[in-house]
Amino acid sequence: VEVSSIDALVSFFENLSGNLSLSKPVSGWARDSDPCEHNWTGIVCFDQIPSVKSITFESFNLSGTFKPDTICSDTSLAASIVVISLGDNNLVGENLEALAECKKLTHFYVSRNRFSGVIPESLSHLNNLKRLDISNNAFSGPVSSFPRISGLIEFVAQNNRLSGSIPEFDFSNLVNLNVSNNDLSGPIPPGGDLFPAASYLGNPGLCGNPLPNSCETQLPTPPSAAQKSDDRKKDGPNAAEVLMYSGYALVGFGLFLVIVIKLCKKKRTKKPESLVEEGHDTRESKEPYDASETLTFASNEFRSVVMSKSEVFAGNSVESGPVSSSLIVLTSPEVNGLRFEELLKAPAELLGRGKYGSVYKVKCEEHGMMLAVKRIKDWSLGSSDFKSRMKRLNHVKHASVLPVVAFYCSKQEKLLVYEYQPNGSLLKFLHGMPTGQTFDWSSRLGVASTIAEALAFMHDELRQDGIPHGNLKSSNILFNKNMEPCISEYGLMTIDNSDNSPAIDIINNTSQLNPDQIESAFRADIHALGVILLELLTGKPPMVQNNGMDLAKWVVSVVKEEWTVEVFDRALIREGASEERMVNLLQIAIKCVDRSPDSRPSINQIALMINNIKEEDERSLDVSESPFEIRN
Ligand SMILES: Nc1ncnc2c1ncn2[C@@H]1O[C@H](COP(=O)(O)OP(=O)(O)OP(=O)(O)O)[C@@H](O)[C@H]1O
Repeated sequence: VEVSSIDALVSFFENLSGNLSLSKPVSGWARDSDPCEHNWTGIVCFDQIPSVKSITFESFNLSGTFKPDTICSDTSLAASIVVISLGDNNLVGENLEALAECKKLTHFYVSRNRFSGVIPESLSHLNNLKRLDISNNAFSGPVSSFPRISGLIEFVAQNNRLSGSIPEFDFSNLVNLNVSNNDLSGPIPPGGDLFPAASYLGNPGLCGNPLPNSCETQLPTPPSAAQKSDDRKKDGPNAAEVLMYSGYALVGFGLFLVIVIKLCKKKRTKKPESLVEEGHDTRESKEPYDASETLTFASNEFRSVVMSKSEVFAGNSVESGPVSSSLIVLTSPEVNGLRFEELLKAPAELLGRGKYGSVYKVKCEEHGMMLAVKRIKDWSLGSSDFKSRMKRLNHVKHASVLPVVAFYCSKQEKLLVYEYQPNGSLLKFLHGMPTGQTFDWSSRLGVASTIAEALAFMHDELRQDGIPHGNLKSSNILFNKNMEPCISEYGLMTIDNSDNSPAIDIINNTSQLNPDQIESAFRADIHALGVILLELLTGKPPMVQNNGMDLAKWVVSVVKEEWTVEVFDRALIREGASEERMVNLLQIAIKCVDRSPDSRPSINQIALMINNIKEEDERSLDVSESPFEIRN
């Protein structure tokens, strides 16, 4: 990087940092070092050329002044910087119009700072700008001419003091718009109703679709107050008022419904939770109940009901046949001899409810073990099919696939017992990390490679039996006590219809499936793996994004040139993860989520490709395989 650019960057940071102490350590940012060679904190450079691509300081407690002229008047920085991301600090801005010189800028994020004043008109000359987030500041004045920027896809400006009307954005191009809680007024321009009311709420002067207040009540020159009340007395409410009041009535009714539903739910949760179906729980529903989620299962009556109606097995082998009062204990020597009564008596805590049942954390004092018990509802697989599936799964072991250690099966109940995994799921890791902690690239790549390898093994072993995972997703990837990822619930659930293929209920219909259907069930696992890879790369949850697409559809819709700035998790960019390898992994993920199941690669090809990327990454970093790292 040129000396003049280094000088410019250092002055920029001096202005930015202010007097308060920073909340995170910062290295580099000295005139005798190079931002690209010496990995300055917050700087990411291009892979091929030594020039600065992005400057990111989020939540650093920066309390100085953002002066874009210091960097944007340097020609080489102005020609290279694409991302400036300074959210969640205490910054004020000065000479913001100079930002227009950073012509390559695609992302500008300064939310949650103390910026004030009018947004300079010159910023609308940033022709490459894609995403702008100036929310939670004190910007005032008009929204400027941002709509002129044809490629703008995100305009997030809520919680400021912006006034005037909303300009005519090309709404069909926007993926995200939020101007709520400002002082904007007038009608929402045509096409603005593509966004929900929440994007506009909190601007008393705004009217029109999707807000409940129609513009007819506001647009005509308002008559004097006296005249208005006279008119009203004479004519009763006009059409616009009727519309407005019915809008209010609807909103009121909706709120009423929500409250009623919540109250009902509350009542229901006050009923005791238990691992047995309602009809078989012999406890009186009037019984007082501790509303905490810690539950003690079952009275003697309950046990006798379940026991009398069920087949209960014991021993290390399913073949050993029924023995009273124990579960079928399959694998773990630690839980050998675990008895059903023990499970029922142990205190349990609800971990969560999924689509197919609830999972409880159960503490078995006698065995000194923490277990996770999944109670499955609506599973119509007959007992003998269920047992033979368990038996088959019990013979296929992989270190990264969590085994069922015991199970219980009656007509009414199916319980699956796992060892409790103390470190949560990948879903939680990716989408529920406390701010400031990052899940670094090599760990993500490690997770991808471990899961792909384990899935390849399971598919190979269980293809003949027609047993795919069936419900692979990030909440079913759990971290064990060594922070190693493992696949949970292999082969137990119905196939999730995530790739829009005709729903196949593997569990209920295995025997009736033809080979093509079985093959497409395995291909659905590949789709699911692709979604997990996308979650790892984007840091985004798999559900519908705010543009109405799910994660896979959204990523596929982004053109390759935009991957770096649009798709990849900003934490990875910030960390300086290799763009080339992220692109390679993304290409694999995109193949996995191909709409046509036949075009998806085989699991063995995928495992190999991911492993190659991982090896390359390890070579380049010269880091020996470390299990996992969370950095503050
Ligand atoms: N063995 C385990 N150890 C620790 N936590 C677990 C274990 N098994 C499941 N969980 C956690 O319990 C919660 C509920 O799990 P569950 O499988 O019911 O939900 P889900 O995966 O969202 O839905 P489903 O699998 O029914 O589609 C999840 O947060 C999951 O990560």
